Amino acid sequence: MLFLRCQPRVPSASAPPFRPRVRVAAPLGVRVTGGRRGQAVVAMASADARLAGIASSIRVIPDFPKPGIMFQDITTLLLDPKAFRDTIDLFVERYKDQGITVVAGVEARGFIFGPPIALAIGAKFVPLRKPKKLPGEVISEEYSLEYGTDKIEMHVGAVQANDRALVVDDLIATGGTLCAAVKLIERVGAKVVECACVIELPELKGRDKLGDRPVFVLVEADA
Ligand SMILES: O=P(O)(O)OC[C@H]1O[C@H](OP(=O)(O)OP(=O)(O)O)[C@H](O)[C@@H]1O
Ligand SMILES: Nc1ncnc2[nH]cnc12
Repeated sequence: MLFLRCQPRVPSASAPPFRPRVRVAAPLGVRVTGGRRGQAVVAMASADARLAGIASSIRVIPDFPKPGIMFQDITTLLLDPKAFRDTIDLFVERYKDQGITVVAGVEARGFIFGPPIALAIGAKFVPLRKPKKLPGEVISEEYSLEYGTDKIEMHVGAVQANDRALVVDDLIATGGTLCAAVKLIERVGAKVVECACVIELPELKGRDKLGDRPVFVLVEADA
């Protein structure tokens, strides 16, 4: 079998020296094992050529926002119009025929990827915001993070019981944020069809928190 081993390039001249360790996730649930730690290992037959460009456009900043965190910086992906478009297109291709009526984006970085997906698939967009930002009546969920605790809120009435939801964020780490987002949507009786992220940190086992709700990611990175 052929394998693609992806050693991403440094995305911009202004990037600080670091060893980027973002790799392409095996798409559509096909995961191929056997690679050395930190290397991309994806069966060529199942890999979309766009994923390598997306992976290499993400900058990794060590020790941000605190020592020990390898911060996955998607702002460099946004500087690369092809990588940004490919990211949106891959999600749209997956979700356009799934009867999704609402895309819920998690503040802040879910607000970047969620709205273009919602527009392209003809769904409404609902922002899930940090506390005290939404002016109307809200429901809230608390959660813990890789580096702290937080809370997200959703406007009452924004999601209806008969909605089919896609939850979008840039990254799943411990899964606390996505889990809180899913709980908000399920509390009003709607169905969460899937959670979609650009990046997963598999070592942090965020999927475990989400039980049997499916999570779709484009690339994986070391925590
Ligand atoms: O899986 P988890 O451990 O919950 O972590 C993932 C969350 O952490 C980051 O957001 P952050 O809380 O840093 O907020 P920000 O997007 O406003 O910077 C990221 O954008 C996800 O929302
Ligand atoms: N390592 C990480 N990089 C970027 N965002 C994050 N959110 C939680 N962990 C993160």
